[in-house]
Amino acid sequence: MASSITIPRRLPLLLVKDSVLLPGSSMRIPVKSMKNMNMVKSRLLSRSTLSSTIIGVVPTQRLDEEGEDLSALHSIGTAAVVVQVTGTNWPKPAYTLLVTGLCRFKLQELLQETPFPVATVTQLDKLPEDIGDTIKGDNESAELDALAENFREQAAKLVDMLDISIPVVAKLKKMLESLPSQHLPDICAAIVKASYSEKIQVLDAVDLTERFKKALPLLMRQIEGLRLLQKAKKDRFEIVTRKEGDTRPSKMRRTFRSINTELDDEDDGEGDDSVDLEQKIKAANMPDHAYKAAMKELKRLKKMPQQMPEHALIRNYLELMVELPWSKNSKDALDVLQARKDLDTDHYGLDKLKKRVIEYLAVRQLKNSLKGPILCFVGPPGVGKTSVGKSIAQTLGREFHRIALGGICDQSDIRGHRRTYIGSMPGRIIQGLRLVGVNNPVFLLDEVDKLGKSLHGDPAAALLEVLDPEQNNTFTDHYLNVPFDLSQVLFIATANNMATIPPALLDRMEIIQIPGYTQEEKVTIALRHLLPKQITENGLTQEQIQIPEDTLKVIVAKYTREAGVRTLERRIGGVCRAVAVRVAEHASKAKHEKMDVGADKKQVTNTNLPAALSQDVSTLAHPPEMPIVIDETALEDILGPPAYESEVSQRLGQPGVAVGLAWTPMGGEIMFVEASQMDGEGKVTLTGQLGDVMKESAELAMNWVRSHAKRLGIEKEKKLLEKKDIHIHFPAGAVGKDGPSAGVTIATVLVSLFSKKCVRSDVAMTGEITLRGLVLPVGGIKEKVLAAHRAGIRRIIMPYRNEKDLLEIPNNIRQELTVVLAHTLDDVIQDAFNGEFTLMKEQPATSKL
Ligand SMILES: Nc1ncnc2c1ncn2[C@@H]1O[C@H](COP(=O)(O)OP(=O)(O)OP(=O)(O)O)[C@@H](O)[C@H]1O
Repeated sequence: MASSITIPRRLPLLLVKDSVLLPGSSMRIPVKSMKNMNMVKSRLLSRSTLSSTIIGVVPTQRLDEEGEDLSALHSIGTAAVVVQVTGTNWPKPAYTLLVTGLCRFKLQELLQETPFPVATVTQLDKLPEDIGDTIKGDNESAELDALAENFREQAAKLVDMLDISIPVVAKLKKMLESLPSQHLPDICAAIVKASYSEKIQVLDAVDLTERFKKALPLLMRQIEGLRLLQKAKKDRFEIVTRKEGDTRPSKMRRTFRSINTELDDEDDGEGDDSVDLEQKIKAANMPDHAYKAAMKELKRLKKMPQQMPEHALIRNYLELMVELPWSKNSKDALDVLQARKDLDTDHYGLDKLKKRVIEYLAVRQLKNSLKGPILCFVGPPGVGKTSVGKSIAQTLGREFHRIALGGICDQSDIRGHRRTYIGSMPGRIIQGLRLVGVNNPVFLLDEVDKLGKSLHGDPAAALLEVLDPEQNNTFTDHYLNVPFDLSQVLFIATANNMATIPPALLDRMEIIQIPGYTQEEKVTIALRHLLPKQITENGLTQEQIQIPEDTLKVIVAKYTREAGVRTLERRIGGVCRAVAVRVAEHASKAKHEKMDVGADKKQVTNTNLPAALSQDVSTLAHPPEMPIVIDETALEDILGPPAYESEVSQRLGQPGVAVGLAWTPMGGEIMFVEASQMDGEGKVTLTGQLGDVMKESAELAMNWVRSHAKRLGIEKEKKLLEKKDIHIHFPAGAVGKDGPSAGVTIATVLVSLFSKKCVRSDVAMTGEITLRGLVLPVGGIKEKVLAAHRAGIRRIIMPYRNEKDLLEIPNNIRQELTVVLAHTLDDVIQDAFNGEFTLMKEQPATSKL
């Protein structure tokens, strides 16, 4: 059959299971299988040309999830135009296509099967636009004429039996009147109730006479069925009407729906889906309030046509409801003894933290509940806060889920969006619960100190309810809109800086500080945990690489300067990777040599090996049993020259420089404070991004030095002070600094500058000062002392009232340090300059720890 308008020769195929699209009719097809999904994504969503919307809809009786099985494809399909694609991308892509059949085609050859099938096809009948000039030709036969006439009469009869007040019926009536006869059988077969095989027969009937013959009985059967049903309904309807008064239109509408669901093609497939959902809701074991809410939504879903955007929203909502672990939990394996063992095996050191965690778990074990304060681990990066959280989950036998809060500045991230918003989703807590699938996981709220705030509300406020054990059993996510009990969830929070945790949140948590590791602790952690982990991660074995403790010490001292162990782990990883290259190279070399044996007796040379590990080359050439040992030279070859050398004594060898100790969220740090003077008008310039408090400390120090110039023996300089500009600089100029604890250091630097005396080369200091020269206590002593020790400083001047903080410092470090406890600036100056200022009144209290 030739036609002037044709469909493309090659069509992408959409496979539909157990239903048949007939030309001229429309149908909604949910896209479920992988191949159909691929077709939608690459043909329909990414292109917008008209031809890309023409697809081949082919019935099949077998369609698995992947849509892999193409053997059951029917040989005749329907070319169709995709009128609409509806759907959502969240939580997983789900689309529904509204397609309208154009004409039949015969499958000729499958050109490709993946990612979606494409076939060459032969068009079997004409497109609707082409019908006008062929209608006469088709009606030539008298038999066909009579058949068509009869069919049209019957179709009109069917429509007359339906309630014309229903828009779809009115539309159908109009359509039947104007429809060319050729299309009647297809359209009528599409709207009447018929089985898959009956519809397939109509599809297969390429000859028009044959098609009328196949479709007519279906039409007659529908009319007869409808007549009987209407009679039965009418009887009942009369009784009901007598009882309730006239409710005819709505009753009729429902009658019509129940009789001929096929007329309303929105219901296609929907019925099954909602039954499925209903079963899932019943099986989800929800509490009453949630069950009621879910059933209410399901009812709305059933009444709603699929093309409404709200349909997808309600579906997603219900899918979330059924997937939430309302009453599913994992069995707790709370055993304090075992927990202690597990924590010790996973992490070295961290005694204070482990002790508190064990106490916490012990109370939970005795009380058999997890209500209690939320633990919050505060410490610099890389000290194991997150990984301790994971260990706790493991030892409890619970699921672990990490919620990164860094940068969140919208409260809907925690509590979800109301469902009225387009693209609304539940908050991270509910999403996390859906993911873990149990209602008693361990949730690690990472970086609570980095929560932001914006116009969209304060996420910290939303977290308050989550973290309050008294309230969180009725936590209501805006999206979910029914309370969910979070009381079984074990929340652990982590933060780098306590100062930026919102106060209300801080109040609900118990803070456990992790100050950072000493050099020795780092070496042990490296030996026991990081090295074995990196060896395995890089595909090596203990027989192939050996990093002795001395080398680890060098890595710790010269290649890292951090409170945690993350950089240390990276450095060890770097060494392991370099060795992995050697081992892999050797393996392939050995393979090639084996192949070349006899052919070319080349000597194994090391010319193509980098200088790195060159002394190991002999070992590498024959390394089967010999591990590659990394010593300091090999280390330098791999990691390059040391990143940190002790520069303290070098930089302190001139007047106007002193070492201060600072606390940062990354741990303690040493800070070289420098001052210089030049001709001017007595102006003081401060650089290095200082905060207001620090600027005030500098002013205080300056004034103290001025007022004590005589006692310090720098009164000659006093005059100079008025004619000189002073510049004080704090290095790491790009990093903002604030706080009062640099007071003593600034005063010392100024005294050194004016007296032209050098500060002792082995001392670092911290302490706030008052105008009268008293030294006040400061925070972060442990971190500061550890940082000074890391930098090789063995003498520390600190406020007298901070003496108690020294108890937190590990014994071995205390023994290596001399700590000078200062009451006043006099004490500081006395010690910093090794007693060179004789006018001091009191002697400082010095303790050798
Ligand atoms: N005491 C320890 N014993 C063994 N391994 C440790 C120890 N401390 C840290 N680690 C290891 O260091 C790495 C970094 O730790 P983790 O990610 O838990 O740091 P964090 O404190 O959470 O850092 P951040 O604040 O940046 O999130 C992990 O591989 C962890 O196993």
